[in-house]
Amino acid sequence: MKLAVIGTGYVGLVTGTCFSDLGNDVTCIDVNQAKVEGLKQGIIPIYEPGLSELVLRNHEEGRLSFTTSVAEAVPDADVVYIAVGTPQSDSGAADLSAVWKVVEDIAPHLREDAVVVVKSTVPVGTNGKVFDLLQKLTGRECHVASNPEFLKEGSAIDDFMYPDRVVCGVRNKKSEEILRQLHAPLLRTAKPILFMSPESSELTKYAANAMLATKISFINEIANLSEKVGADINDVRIGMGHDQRIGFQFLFPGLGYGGSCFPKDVRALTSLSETLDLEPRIMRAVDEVNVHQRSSLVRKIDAHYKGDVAGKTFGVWGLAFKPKTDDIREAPALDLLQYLIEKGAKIMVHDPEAMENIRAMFGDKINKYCENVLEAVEGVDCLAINTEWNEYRTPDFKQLKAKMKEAVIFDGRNLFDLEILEQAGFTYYSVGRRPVKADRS
Ligand SMILES: NC(=O)c1ccc[n+]([C@@H]2O[C@H](COP(=O)([O-])OP(=O)(O)OC[C@H]3O[C@@H](n4cnc5c(N)ncnc54)[C@H](O)[C@@H]3O)[C@@H](O)[C@H]2O)c1
Ligand SMILES: O=c1ccn([C@@H]2O[C@H](COP(=O)(O)OP(=O)(O)O[C@H]3O[C@H](CO)[C@@H](O)[C@H](O)[C@H]3O)[C@@H](O)[C@H]2O)c(=O)[nH]1
Repeated sequence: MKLAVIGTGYVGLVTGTCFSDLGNDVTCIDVNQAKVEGLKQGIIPIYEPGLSELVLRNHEEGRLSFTTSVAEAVPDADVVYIAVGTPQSDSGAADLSAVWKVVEDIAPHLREDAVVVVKSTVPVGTNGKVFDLLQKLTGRECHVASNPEFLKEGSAIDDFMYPDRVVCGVRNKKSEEILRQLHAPLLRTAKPILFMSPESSELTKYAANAMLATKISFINEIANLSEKVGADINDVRIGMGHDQRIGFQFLFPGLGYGGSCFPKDVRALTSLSETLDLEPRIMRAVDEVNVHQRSSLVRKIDAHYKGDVAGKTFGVWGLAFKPKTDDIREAPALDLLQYLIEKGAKIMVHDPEAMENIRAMFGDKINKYCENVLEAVEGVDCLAINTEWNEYRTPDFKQLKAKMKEAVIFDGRNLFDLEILEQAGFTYYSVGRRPVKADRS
């Protein structure tokens, strides 16, 4: 099939690339000229494991191309995917301005039998509005479907290629057939493609994210309780997870959920419910717990230093909102860096992929951007950990202690064993577990 995929961000680029890898002829379109020029030359604008190789191969083999011009790609397309951003607006609702812009741009170029598929995460009812707007602009009933995306950054290619399920919201057989055909190669392992109304499909996406966010806020609340009552959240988590009705996934306590999806999607769902005169009590609580949790590392640092961190040097490991991505949108590290900068601390940071994004935001307010992990702890008063990259998990604690001025670690991801840190002579604060206090600190 011929596909036009509009928006070449984390979702659009992965979607376009994976569909091209499955043998389709795909053109990816973006308004960002620099991004498109880069992609044409094989420069991938984001870090996502496996993506670069896949883009280059499919581009070289002629199945994947890039343009800024809707007029170039849409007239030939059997399917037009909309994968532009839908960020949070000031009111908390999703900002759909990019979606409306795309609909206006594509309307004059759409083939009569083309199927327009909304992949962006959009509030319930948006698909119907896209259908109405296209009808107004083209003077005919267009094929408009919903096909929300469930990929996670850091494992986006695998999530796309081996989905747990594909959800499609359709209003006619034509859209159903096209989407079934397009996804057939992804569903050979008997994973389902589910057809439903566009409204149900749109709500499925928000409900799934909200459920996952709820699990995270729940475990963070229990973690905070664990700290107060002398329990260990790791034991509690494992004890709970063995109950098959509960399971282990998305029950890791930490610094609250970040990224470009959960925070905005929980708020968009809250906002949608409020506009319909409902009381989204669970969603409000999930958000409130998360906002509180995001400052948990800062509160521990503040308590340890009694509010006085001015002039102290902090090593910071992990800046991305999660491992295996360069994405810093809503990353808990941003809150920590902001606090340290305001308080006049010195900061040395390390992240395998996200340092350039942090440099663009903080510049020389950060004292040193370190190329390797140990450089970031040279002579520091303490180490703070925001992201659970694998390379942080098994340091040589003797070497670490020798490099640090003071052996103090604030760990937002529970990377280390309490007994090992105790024996190594560290003061160690983690999440939902007892603090370890070294004798001399
Ligand atoms: N990032 C994820 O992990 C993820 C996963 C599932 C769903 N989603 C949803 O998918 C959508 C896209 O998310 P993302 O993370 O890829 O966003 P992104 O910000 O990384 O990318 C959006 C892209 O759209 C482009 N764009 C904006 N307006 C345009 C226009 N009028 N024409 C052409 N291009 C335009 C931007 O230049 C940008 O490159 C959002 O609705 C998001 O909620 C994201
Ligand atoms: O047990 C856990 C799992 C995750 N997180 C945090 O939750 C956030 C989101 O993580 P994750 O879900 O792995 O990454 P995303 O790329 O944001 O993916 C989510 O958001 C996407 C956008 O809608 C959806 O497509 C995915 O299904 C959904 O998992 C991150 O800050 C994680 O640190 C935890 O704190 N504890």
